[in-house]
Amino acid sequence: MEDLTMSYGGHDVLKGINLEVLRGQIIGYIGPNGAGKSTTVRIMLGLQKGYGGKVSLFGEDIRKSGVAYKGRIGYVPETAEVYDMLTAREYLVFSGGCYGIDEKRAERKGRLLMDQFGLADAFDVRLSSFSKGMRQKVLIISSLLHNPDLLFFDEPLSGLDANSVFVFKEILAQLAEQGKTIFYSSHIMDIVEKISHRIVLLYDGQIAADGSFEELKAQNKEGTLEEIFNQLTGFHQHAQIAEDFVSIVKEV
Ligand SMILES: Nc1ncnc2c1ncn2[C@@H]1O[C@H](COP(=O)(O)OP(=O)(O)OP(=O)(O)O)[C@@H](O)[C@H]1O
Repeated sequence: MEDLTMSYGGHDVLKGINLEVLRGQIIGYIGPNGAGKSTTVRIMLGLQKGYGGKVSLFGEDIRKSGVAYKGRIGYVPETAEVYDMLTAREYLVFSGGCYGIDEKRAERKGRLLMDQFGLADAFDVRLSSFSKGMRQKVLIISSLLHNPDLLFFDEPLSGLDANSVFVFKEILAQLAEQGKTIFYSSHIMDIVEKISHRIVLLYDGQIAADGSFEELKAQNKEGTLEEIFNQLTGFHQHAQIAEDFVSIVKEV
């Protein structure tokens, strides 16, 4: 990204983002609510027009590269609409088809991946009866069916149980080892701290920090990523806010 800017109705959301990302990195992409994380991701996915500056993916300016580059991207959005009336099999065949995977292959791969997540029995069950975590697993599988090179995960662990989180963290590490680049957006700081090779903190439309956890720790002299986040975003009022909040709750 070179000097990336974006405004919504005169409100400057991105104020000049410069970021170069190499293959095989897990980028913990963090920032307060409204900092512009989803906006930058939507721009990279080609879903958001009207931005300034330049975004190049796989070495090409996305304004000039047509739509083919999207076939190399996998995406798990924070909130996804799934077609509830479809079974997992039908949904995965459909989403695989969007990436040019033929039905048999999408079905086979989908079934094998569902099995790895302990969902073999639910393959022919409608998504409407899936729990939150089961849906999330289907979304993760759907983002990976076409073996993409670049992945955007927005709160991907939402609803996953502790064992599944364990498995997924290992999957991320192995995907990165194979040279895939992963943008991992989350507000769960201890996971970002553990899995990221590099942490990029977006604050007030700009990059406020960029480095490995060890580098950020050395620069900020704080122990955890949560504390570094609080410090870099100038937030120290948590105890006072909690006290005020609870005292209002007590009022009848
Ligand atoms: N379509 C839109 N129209 C107007 N304003 C928008 C639009 N999309 C985003 N914004 C504004 O842009 C800012 C950045 O939003 P964005 O969703 O990128 O933040 P975020 O960092 O992903 O936040 P969160 O952590 O809450 O998901 C917010 O102030 C938001 O209100």
